[in-house]
Amino acid sequence: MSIQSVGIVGAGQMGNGIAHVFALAGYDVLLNDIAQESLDKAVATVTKNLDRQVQREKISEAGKDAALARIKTTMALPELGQCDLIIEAATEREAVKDKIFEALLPHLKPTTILASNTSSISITRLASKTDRPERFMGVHFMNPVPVMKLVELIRGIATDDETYQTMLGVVKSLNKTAASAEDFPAFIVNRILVPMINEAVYTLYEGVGNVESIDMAMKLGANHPMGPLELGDFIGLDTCLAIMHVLHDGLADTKYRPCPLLTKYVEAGWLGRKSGRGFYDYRGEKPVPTR
Ligand SMILES: CC(=O)CC(=O)SCCNC(=O)CCNC(=O)[C@H](O)C(C)(C)COP(=O)(O)OP(=O)(O)OC[C@H]1O[C@@H](n2cnc3c(N)ncnc32)[C@H](O)[C@@H]1OP(=O)(O)O
Ligand SMILES: NC(=O)C1=CN([C@@H]2O[C@H](COP(=O)(O)OP(=O)(O)OC[C@H]3O[C@@H](n4cnc5c(N)ncnc54)[C@H](OP(=O)(O)O)[C@@H]3O)[C@@H](O)[C@H]2O)C=CC1
Repeated sequence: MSIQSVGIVGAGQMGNGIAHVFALAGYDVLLNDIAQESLDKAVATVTKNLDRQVQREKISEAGKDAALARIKTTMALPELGQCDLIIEAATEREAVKDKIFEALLPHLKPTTILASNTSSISITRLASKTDRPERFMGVHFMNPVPVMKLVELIRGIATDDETYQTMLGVVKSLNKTAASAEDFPAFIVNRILVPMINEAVYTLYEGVGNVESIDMAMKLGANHPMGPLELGDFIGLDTCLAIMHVLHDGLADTKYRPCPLLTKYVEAGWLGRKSGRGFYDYRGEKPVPTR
């Protein structure tokens, strides 16, 4: 099936990055959010990141302008109904995602493919509540989307081959590489990565190291581009905690128990970079550890 128009629900860190790469690859993008402020912020972020690509001579000024012209925004979810593909990239809460799909269903073309950018939630379960489980998939981009090469593709139990092949083609058209993952909690990347971040929080909680020493240890000792606590802040601590809950509930193994300190940070609203404070405080000139 040919895809030309893409609707994206949720204009946060992931939604803006997904809009960016689709627009740059020539797709028409319609970006939706519940807050006009989030839509405006997303367009400003895409503009800034496209400018950065122009400065580094990755794209031309004309390419940037054409990409920006392809991105439209709307707070009216039904307007996405005419898109060939809809990617849900809203907050990592199953009830939020269910409501979005429920509201979209009456407005969709019969051929529209539904996808979720969820980091961890069962694709089979999300799909089962729609009218098209065969045309529903997990399409999991990595953060920051314009930079990261990988997209995980997750088939639910009912996803048909045509949908999977279409999405493989879409990923290729974005100049990214697909990894297929089976539909089990948190798939491949987050099954491995987020327990590591959670373990780093335990390392902090138990006083084995402080924020700086833990991050420095993993950057210089394991060649990670970011320390695990810095990466948790970058992903969003609410998202990390939600993923740990999905792993803990879905695999029923205590090795996935979320660290109480991670829970405390989320309860405080210290969600990382996006809220201005997490394991680091980002409100000043440079990040300052909060422990
Ligand atoms: C939670 C989930 O469900 C799944 C996930 O996504 S898990 C998170 C996965 N992501 C990671 O692990 C990211 C780890 N961090 C990194 O790889 C790096 O720190 C980073 C790429 C984010 C930044 O790299 P850096 O070297 O510190 O910064 P910087 O030199 O500014 O950027 C490197 C390149 O990325 C580009 N870049 C960085 N952020 C960008 C953005 N948001 N948009 C566009 N380009 C961007 C820069 O322009 C630069 O490009 P060039 O190589 O052409 O010069
Ligand atoms: N952060 C990451 O590194 C990665 C995240 N993901 C996944 O991508 C998804 C989005 O994450 P991320 O972008 O980080 O989260 P953010 O918190 O940055 O963005 C979520 C956005 O969704 C909006 N939203 C909430 N409810 C609705 C709704 N009903 N309709 C439309 N928009 C809504 C939020 O609005 P408001 O702020 O007003 O609530 C917010 O703008 C999650 O499923 C996450 O697990 C996947 C890969 C990596």
